[in-house]
Amino acid sequence: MYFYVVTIKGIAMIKNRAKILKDKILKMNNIDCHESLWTPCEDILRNFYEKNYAVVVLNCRIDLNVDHRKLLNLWTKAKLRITVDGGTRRWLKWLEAHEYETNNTVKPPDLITGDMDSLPPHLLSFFEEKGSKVIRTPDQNQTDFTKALRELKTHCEQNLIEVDTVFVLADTSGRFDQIIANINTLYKASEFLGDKKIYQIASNSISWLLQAGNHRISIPENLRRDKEWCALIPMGAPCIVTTTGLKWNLDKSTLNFGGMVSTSNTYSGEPYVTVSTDRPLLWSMGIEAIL
Ligand SMILES: Cc1ncc(C[n+]2csc(CCOP(=O)(O)OP(=O)(O)O)c2C)c(N)n1
Ligand SMILES: O=c1ccn([C@@H]2O[C@H](COP(=O)(O)O)[C@@H](O)[C@H]2O)c(=O)[nH]1
Repeated sequence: MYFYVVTIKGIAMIKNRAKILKDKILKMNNIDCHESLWTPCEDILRNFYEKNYAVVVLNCRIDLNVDHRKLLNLWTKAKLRITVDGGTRRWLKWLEAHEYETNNTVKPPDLITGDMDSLPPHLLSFFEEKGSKVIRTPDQNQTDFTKALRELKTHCEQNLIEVDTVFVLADTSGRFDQIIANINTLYKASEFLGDKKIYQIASNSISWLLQAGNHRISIPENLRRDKEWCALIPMGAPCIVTTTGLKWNLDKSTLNFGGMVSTSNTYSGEPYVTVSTDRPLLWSMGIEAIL
């Protein structure tokens, strides 16, 4: 036990030293240390190899416009795989549609969470027999997605799994209440997931929440043209926003519903978009050209 505690302390110290060194190097190169860097398109293009990430499958259409091997790779390389209630059946159907064997070849979900009102019991037993851990989350004051992210945190802590990014398969078609609730989950999750990056991947777009502060979003070359779309959506409250790298930049401008919401924006051709915001702000971008 003593050895275990000392080891954990040692790892924390090394991490802290590495962070101080990284901040020093960034400062020397005139890069803002307090800027969050977002590179999800590179993650997709590099087949998700370089990240400590979890994948979460919600109960919506899995209709990603991507080579099915890439999506399977996202699943296989994850440090943690979670299917949420009816998302379990969606995942199974997707595997069957692409002729993947659930017997030996494809890993089962590590966790199946939810109130289990949309998952037939025989499918739950099917995966339980393959080793999936079932966590029932009956609370009807939070969505199954929010509860799944809480379980993700607990599971990672209990099993010493390092995850800094969460890719969520969350299509933006179908039930409007769920589309909005899923965005609300992004707002809530920062309370308990801290600075883990949570990306919602839909069939042809990717969206995430920019917290108050400064952000740098990497734009791959084949998206840097003005027929691609991106958006800054002040879902929670009005935001005062400054940007660079967009065709329609903002300069301490207020975005709010009933006023200006930056949709159908596009890029100016630079490799990064920078965003400064005083409040959490949803960023969304089309990714069809890189899939
Ligand atoms: C003010 C208020 N409105 C609505 C609800 C109902 N409600 C909110 S989250 C939730 C659970 C939703 O479960 P989930 O599996 O995420 O979605 P489902 O597909 O079952 O609708 C429920 C019932 C509530 N508890 N409080
Ligand atoms: O139309 C939908 C339905 C559901 N979701 C998301 O999936 C989870 C689980 O849903 P269940 O219906 O309980 O299986 C839910 O919390 C939503 O996040 C969705 O996005 N769209």
